[in-house]
Amino acid sequence: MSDIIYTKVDEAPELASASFLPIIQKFASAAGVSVGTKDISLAGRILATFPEALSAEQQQSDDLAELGKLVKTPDANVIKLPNISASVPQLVEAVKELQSQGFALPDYPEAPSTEAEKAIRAKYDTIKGSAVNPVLREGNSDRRAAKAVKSYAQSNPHRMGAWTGASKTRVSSMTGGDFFSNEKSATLAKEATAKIVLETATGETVLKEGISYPAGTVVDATFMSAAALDTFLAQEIASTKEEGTLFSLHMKATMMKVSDPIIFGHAVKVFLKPVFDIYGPEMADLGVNPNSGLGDLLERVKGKPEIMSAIDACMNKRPPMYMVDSDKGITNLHVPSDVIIDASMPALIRAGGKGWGPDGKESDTNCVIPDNSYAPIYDESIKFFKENGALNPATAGTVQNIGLMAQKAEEYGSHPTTFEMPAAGTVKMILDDGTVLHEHKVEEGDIWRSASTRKAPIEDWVNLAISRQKAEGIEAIFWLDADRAHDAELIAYVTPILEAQGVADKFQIMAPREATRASLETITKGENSIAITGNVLRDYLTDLFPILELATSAKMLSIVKLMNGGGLFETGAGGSAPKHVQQLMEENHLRWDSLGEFCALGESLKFLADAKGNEKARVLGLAVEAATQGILDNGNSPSRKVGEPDNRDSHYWFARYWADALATQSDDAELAAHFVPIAQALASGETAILSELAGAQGPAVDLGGYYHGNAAKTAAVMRPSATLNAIIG
Ligand SMILES: NC(=O)C1=CN([C@@H]2O[C@H](COP(=O)(O)OP(=O)(O)OC[C@H]3O[C@@H](n4cnc5c(N)ncnc54)[C@H](OP(=O)(O)O)[C@@H]3O)[C@@H](O)[C@H]2O)C=CC1
Ligand SMILES: O=C(O)CCC(=O)C(=O)O
Ligand SMILES: [Mg+2]
Repeated sequence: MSDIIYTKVDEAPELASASFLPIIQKFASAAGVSVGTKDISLAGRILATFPEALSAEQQQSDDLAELGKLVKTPDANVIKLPNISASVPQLVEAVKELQSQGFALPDYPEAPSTEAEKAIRAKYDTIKGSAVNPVLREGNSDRRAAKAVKSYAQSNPHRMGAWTGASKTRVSSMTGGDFFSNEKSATLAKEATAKIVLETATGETVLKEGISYPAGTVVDATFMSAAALDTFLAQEIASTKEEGTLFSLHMKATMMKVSDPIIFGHAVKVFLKPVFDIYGPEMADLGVNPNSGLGDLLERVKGKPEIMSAIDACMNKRPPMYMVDSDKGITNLHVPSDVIIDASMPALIRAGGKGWGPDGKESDTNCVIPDNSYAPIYDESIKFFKENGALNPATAGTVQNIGLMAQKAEEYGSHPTTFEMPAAGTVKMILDDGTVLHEHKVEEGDIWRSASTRKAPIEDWVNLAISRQKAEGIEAIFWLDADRAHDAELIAYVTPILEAQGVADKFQIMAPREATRASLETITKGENSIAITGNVLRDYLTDLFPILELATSAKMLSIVKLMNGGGLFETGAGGSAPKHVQQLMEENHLRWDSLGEFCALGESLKFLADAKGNEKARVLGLAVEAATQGILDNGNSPSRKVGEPDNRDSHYWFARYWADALATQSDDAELAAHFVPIAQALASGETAILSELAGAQGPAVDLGGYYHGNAAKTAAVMRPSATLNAIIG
């Protein structure tokens, strides 16, 4: 096993790795540190899942399973880049691409009927959605901007859209019948095994059994009423029209891979209700599944002029939709994975509450977030900025995050226990001693789910918060709502730990809405705050605050202290930036910023030094910090436009500053001597390297695939400087 594992992923970060990883490996080898890779890309995971369909040479090891084991050991030191959490349309596209490359994979069965098809579908379902992070995240998260990154953002403030009190932008959420209002929660006094059953007029169906929980687990159950959801969506479509704003739906169909695609499908059906009323059965025969989005629907009905004109007529009566790409006519409802709430809401808020309409113009927007559990944070942010104007990144303080995520905590681990109700009845969660832990009366189509949070992760999270607060000495708020069933159970854990450690006076506990306002007031004054949150708010806040403070969450440092002693270093908090790939393919410019990778690399090397007593790794790690500072001080981050320096230029500069720092440090003479000639070669090659990199930009490039690119073609595109390659080798 290598000392450090660097993950092979998808899209923009994977392209960046083609340029950056050879530099890391070259530099690390000088200190005897090996950096290996493990493939967690969507294509890699598909290939690893169907060995029986592939030839011996085509077969691929199950790297995710191996990593899943590694992160439970003290030896883990993993640098994790963002990977695709695939929606069904993305999964289908990736399978088609692999098939076209000669991999005889089975088609994704949209409507499996035979046992064989059901088995294939079950295998594909394991790959769907957020299937990587929950496996690797065997610890809680500490996400923040490194001090150098934050001060750079303050002295080089990014553009912010203006907010005025006249903005018609708002958040709309259900006022009842949602997950928030139906939630029940209990903490198990002893370990238990549970089953989930649905009792109907005709009998009992077991939805799931053999779910085992250790003592102290917080177990929640809740449901969203399909009827209430449809009524709410219809009302919001109508009021958006009246208000003259854009209709937008924000959810997390990737990470909430079972519940949210269903909610998304309801939005598609309600938006096109007149069409579904008449042509529903015919569209079903054509294989239309509203959960896959409008894009898939239009593709399937394009040969049916009658349906197409009914769709046009309906759309003309509807409010304009918030667009993903107005030039290409891609709406919010086209693909469930195009609009992902953690990134989409902050971008809209940063822009002054504006979204892009079908006319290619910016407009105020109704942000529909059906469930009311976490929507208040966006609602309150919008209210705050309407009252106070946009945040000023030059003077704003920062909000750090300590997130409870270990062992599939809370909603993000709820997929195996989420069900769309096949019939009306009563859902019961029954323990092995016969206790009915939770029960709900449901109607057909309601979305019922249970989530759980284990004791050890909760305690680890509270302790992580205590040590972070101690290190920073700043405001620290547990974002927990005493009036919400689940949060009340967590508070019952938090308060005694704080009291036992004598630090209760250093922490506040506030409901998300109040915590949002308090934190915005704090950073507006230029002060800092630590948000200590559950898993969903961890995800939301670590895009929201960075996007407002730093323009992007890519620059975040994301440390996961694994509960069994290892380290997982996630880069940034953002995603895999598909539109960056498109730009690279069209004009050979990659605007991906690797600052997240730089920060993670420094932490990983320092962790290696501490864990293994490897002092050379410490020297490398400290030099990484100097190099990162050099990138910021000298403005070497990538630009957005073709012809300007891009990701590859920033890697050259990073290598240069890294080599300089190593050549001039005095902690390790051997390393210094090794890097003197490398530093000299990088300096004397500057003109040639920069002109070779610049010369590559402009024309379209061929990567040999989107999901499963050709390694040699990608390397040729991402490493166009012969002078640099000769130094790096
Ligand atoms: N940890 C993980 O594995 C994560 C994975 N994802 C996955 O990523 C995919 C895309 O998600 P999406 O929500 O669109 O989010 P992205 O973060 O990929 O995209 C949002 C925008 O953020 C900006 N951005 C993000 N990262 C960088 C970077 N390193 N450098 C510069 N700009 C950056 C870009 O905006 P612009 O260019 O306009 O400035 C980008 O278009 C999905 O498949 C999703 O599931 C998402 C989040 C985390
Ligand atoms: O796993 C995913 O799909 C996304 C993860 C994410 O957005 C985050 O952790 O911030
Ligand atoms: Mg996120």
